[in-house]
Amino acid sequence: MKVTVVGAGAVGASCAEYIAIKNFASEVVVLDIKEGFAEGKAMDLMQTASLNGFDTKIVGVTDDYSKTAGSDIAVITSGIPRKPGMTREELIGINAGIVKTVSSNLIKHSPNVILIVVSNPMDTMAYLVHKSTGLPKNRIIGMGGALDSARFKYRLAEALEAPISDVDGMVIGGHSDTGMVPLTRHATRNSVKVSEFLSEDRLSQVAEDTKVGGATLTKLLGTSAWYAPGAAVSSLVQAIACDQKKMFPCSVMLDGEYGLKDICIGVPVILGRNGIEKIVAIDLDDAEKAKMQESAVGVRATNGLLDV
Ligand SMILES: NC(=O)c1ccc[n+]([C@@H]2O[C@H](COP(=O)([O-])OP(=O)(O)OC[C@H]3O[C@@H](n4cnc5c(N)ncnc54)[C@H](O)[C@@H]3O)[C@@H](O)[C@H]2O)c1
Ligand SMILES: O=C(O)C[C@H](O)C(=O)O
Repeated sequence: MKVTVVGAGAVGASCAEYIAIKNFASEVVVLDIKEGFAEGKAMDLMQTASLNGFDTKIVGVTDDYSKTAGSDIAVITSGIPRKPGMTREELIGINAGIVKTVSSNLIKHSPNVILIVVSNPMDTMAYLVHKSTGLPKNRIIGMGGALDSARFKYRLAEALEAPISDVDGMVIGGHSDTGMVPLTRHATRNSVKVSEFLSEDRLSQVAEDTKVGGATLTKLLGTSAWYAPGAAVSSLVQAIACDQKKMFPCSVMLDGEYGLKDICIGVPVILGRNGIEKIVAIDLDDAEKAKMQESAVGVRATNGLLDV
């Protein structure tokens, strides 16, 4: 199993590290445009192999796509991150061109690759990859919901004063400060609805803290987060590589599901060796449906800025 990670920055390196530590891939190629940067990150990571006990070979390259040839899965993290006070949508001007070029280069050398899009604004970048490459929709996956759901579980556990392993929950909708839809009504602690333990106000606070999870970290760090994003991407890569048939919310092209068409937005999917193996329909109430539609309006507005 060969995996390419484009972008050796904070998220790309974290993602390569988690993939290697989980030890399911034979090779991870890390590619960056900055001379020597990916080579340096790969060498540093390889020097953790004997300490962390993995056999995955990590190779760094400067803009040489021939080294990515035959990749089964490729992750696109290339592009600029936001700074405090910015929205993800403000990154579109620079990141759209980068994501378009990178995806085309990847496909030239790995025609059967499954692409995982991470660069922001992620739902719109996934949409751009669909429009510019024409790859079948099972092979283009936007990563956002897996991270947002991990943050939701963190906030739920905090509110419940419970271990995170007791908690389950999911965030669907757009990966934006206002567009996320944390499914508080469906969240559970050991199969018991969290509304049995938390007041409506506390649950609303959990949902709001989840939605601004990325902005909160950006304010603290001066740039956006990388550990949880890298871990979330590595979980999607593992689900595909190991044909796990696991369910994650991912940004995928919809064709009528959830009442939406011609848009990439976060919905639950089953991930396996073919990429997106199924879009899962869940029973949303009227309020949840309305939030999902509102979220789609926001994603469409950003898509409208693309030149496709
Ligand atoms: N979807 C998500 O959940 C999520 C989570 C975290 C970050 N992100 C996004 O991921 C992106 C990367 O974030 P980061 O913190 O790693 O940024 P970073 O600046 O640390 O790394 C980005 C890397 O991309 C490289 N790059 C730029 N243009 C390139 C090109 N054409 N080809 C190859 N490499 C190129 C840069 O040299 C840099 O090393 C940002 O857009 C950020 O907003 C998304
Ligand atoms: O917040 C960001 O800009 C980066 C990423 O989308 C995140 O949620 O951490």
